[in-house]
Amino acid sequence: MSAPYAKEQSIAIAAVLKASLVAGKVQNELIGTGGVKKADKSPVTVADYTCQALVSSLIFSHFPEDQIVGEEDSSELNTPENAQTKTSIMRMANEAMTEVLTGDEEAAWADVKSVKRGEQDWLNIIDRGNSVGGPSGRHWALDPIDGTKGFLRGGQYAVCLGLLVDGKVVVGVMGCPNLPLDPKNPEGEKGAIFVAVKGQGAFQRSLTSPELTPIRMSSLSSLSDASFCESVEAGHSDHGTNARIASILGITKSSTRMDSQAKYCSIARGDGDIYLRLPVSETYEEKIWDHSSGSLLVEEAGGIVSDMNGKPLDFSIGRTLKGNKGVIAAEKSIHAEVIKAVQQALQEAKA
Ligand SMILES: Nc1ncnc2c1ncn2[C@@H]1O[C@H](COP(=O)(O)O)[C@@H](OP(=O)(O)O)[C@H]1O
Ligand SMILES: [Mg+2]
Repeated sequence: MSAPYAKEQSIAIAAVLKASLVAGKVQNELIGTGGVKKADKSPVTVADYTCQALVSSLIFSHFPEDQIVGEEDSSELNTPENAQTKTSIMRMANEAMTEVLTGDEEAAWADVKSVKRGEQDWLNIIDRGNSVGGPSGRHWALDPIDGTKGFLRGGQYAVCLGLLVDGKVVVGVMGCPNLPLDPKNPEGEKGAIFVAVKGQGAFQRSLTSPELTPIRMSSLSSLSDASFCESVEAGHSDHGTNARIASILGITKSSTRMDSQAKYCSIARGDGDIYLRLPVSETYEEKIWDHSSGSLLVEEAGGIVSDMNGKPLDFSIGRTLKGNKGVIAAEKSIHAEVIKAVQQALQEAKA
């Protein structure tokens, strides 16, 4: 008998792998490592929509009854100024259908590849990501390009896919085409896929080989030795409060700033220890596609993920985490102490 969610895991990997290769190609060809020089966001738009179309097409082909809570919808593509973008999306998606993966991954795509799709077909698939989510049933939370700003800078971004069953994350797969496979060799092979299934551990693999390697958060002998990561964007995470929390904990190392859920991947394999995401805006609601796969990965690698008050993230309310504020992820044995420091920093800020 196969392990629970074995089919979901392998289809999610095949989907994320294909999308990661397409995203990597768009970034290399249209952006390069130096980032975009002008305010032209079209490369990320093309990658975002193409990846949502590709991942959704594979999920619906294998699990036609499931729903997708996807970040994108095609409404803004239907304007005359976006005609070119729409054509590029179709071209990229059709081109991706001609590219061949290996073994099980290629087999997973066989049915999708056998259907010829025009522009409107791809747009319709994108729009099937419009589920409102909720507490019951099977929902895939999809962020086709998480860290769009990182993508445009030529930096970190991630293709993120999580399966929620009755509001709980049970499978999480993320593709990080720019993350070094081996953190000890930052100039070595780039591109990793991170995989977690509830109760079955956390793993990573390369973009080229199906072999899964177990990963684990690092265990610290002293909290002051910890390193923490946070968003690059000061508008997404309160860098000032994060720094105060670090200082309360006696942490002297400066933060690692990184775009996207690559932060969860990074701490899950021990590159860092704590992920701090203190809200900047009072009203912002974190999106479920920004945290579902990453939070499961960290939990399966030995961590706890909660909001800034220590409350578990609630993925059952809809498209957002409206029952939570902020996100704090840390290894199990230090998480409570981190939350204590977060509360102290928040009290000080209020005083
Ligand atoms: N005011 C805000 N506060 C927190 N997160 C925000 C935000 N505005 C946008 N975001 C989210 O932050 C994500 C990027 O995360 P990070 O800052 O860790 O790189 C964005 O994902 P996208 O890039 O997919 O839009 C977006 O969903
Ligand atoms: Mg995102």
